Amino acid sequence: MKTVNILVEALPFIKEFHNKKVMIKYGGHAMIDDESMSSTVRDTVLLKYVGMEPVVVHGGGPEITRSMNKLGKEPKFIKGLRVTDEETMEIVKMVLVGKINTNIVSKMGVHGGKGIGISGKDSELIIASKKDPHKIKDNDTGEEQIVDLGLVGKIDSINVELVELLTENDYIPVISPIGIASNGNTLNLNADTVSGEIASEINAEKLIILTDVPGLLKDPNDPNSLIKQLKISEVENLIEKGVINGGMIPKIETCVKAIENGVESAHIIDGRIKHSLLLEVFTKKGIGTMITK
Ligand SMILES: Nc1ncnc2c1ncn2[C@@H]1O[C@H](COP(=O)(O)OP(=O)(O)O)[C@@H](O)[C@H]1O
Ligand SMILES: CC(=O)N[C@@H](CCC(=O)OP(=O)(O)O)C(=O)O
Repeated sequence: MKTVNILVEALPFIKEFHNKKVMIKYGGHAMIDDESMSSTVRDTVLLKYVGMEPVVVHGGGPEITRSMNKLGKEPKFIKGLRVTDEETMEIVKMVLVGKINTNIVSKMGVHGGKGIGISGKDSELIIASKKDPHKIKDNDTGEEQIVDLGLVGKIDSINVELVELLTENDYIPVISPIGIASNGNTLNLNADTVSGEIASEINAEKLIILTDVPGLLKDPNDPNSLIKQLKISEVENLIEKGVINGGMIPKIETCVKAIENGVESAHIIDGRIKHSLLLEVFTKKGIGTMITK
């Protein structure tokens, strides 16, 4: 009986999202092991089979950090973005494009989905330019300093046609967050930012960010302090008060921008929970933090 109820509860959502694009950002912190990745990929394939058009942007920050450590390099982040020198860029490419992307695509095949792995460099999917050195304020001392993140890019344009060509032909694009500069160089991009920009350009209905916390927390150290719903007008105050920190900054900024650009809702959910993606899409209650206009 319970199973039947679940199916009945899902029906309105299956109807509502039929033929709609859903952007799934699969964060590195949500990739806890091979089995959980397989489960998330299977759920993504399921979304496709019930009529949605999923597009995946994956991260892999923790795996990049592990590879850097193995090679004796010290990772450094400023406001959630990795300082990237040439050697780090090589590691980023190897881990994201060579390892994580191919792994997700293989699993899609196993579960009957037509996954196709591309990076921002394929057919100029993501044209980017180097982020200029900029001023930041130290939260503790209040002092301003100029930082140069190295080979980190800001997005200039997205080749929407390529993504649409793939989704229209029933492929599930799996996108690595690197960009191509006008001189052909590779730039490191934050995966949250990439997912939001692409979601806006393809007019996605939803942006779902899978990470390793229950959602946006009032107190980052207390998993029970989940903020279930948030309007974009409330975000600035939370950033000023220091509630939103580190890796959560690019996530929230991404959600706000995507909604301002027409994405209906953005969700930050715990990708470590089995089937969190399905719970978000197919249940009334949803899961995690929902951000809307
Ligand atoms: N208010 C907050 N609520 C939840 N998480 C927060 C908050 N502020 C900072 N964080 C941090 O953001 C992290 C998620 O971002 P990140 O590490 O970049 O994950 P991912 O690899 O999934 O992109 C959490 O693990 C948490 O440490
Ligand atoms: C510029 C920048 O910080 N790029 C990220 C790209 C990967 C990423 O964003 O991975 P998650 O989604 O797992 O955090 C990095 O080097 O870690």
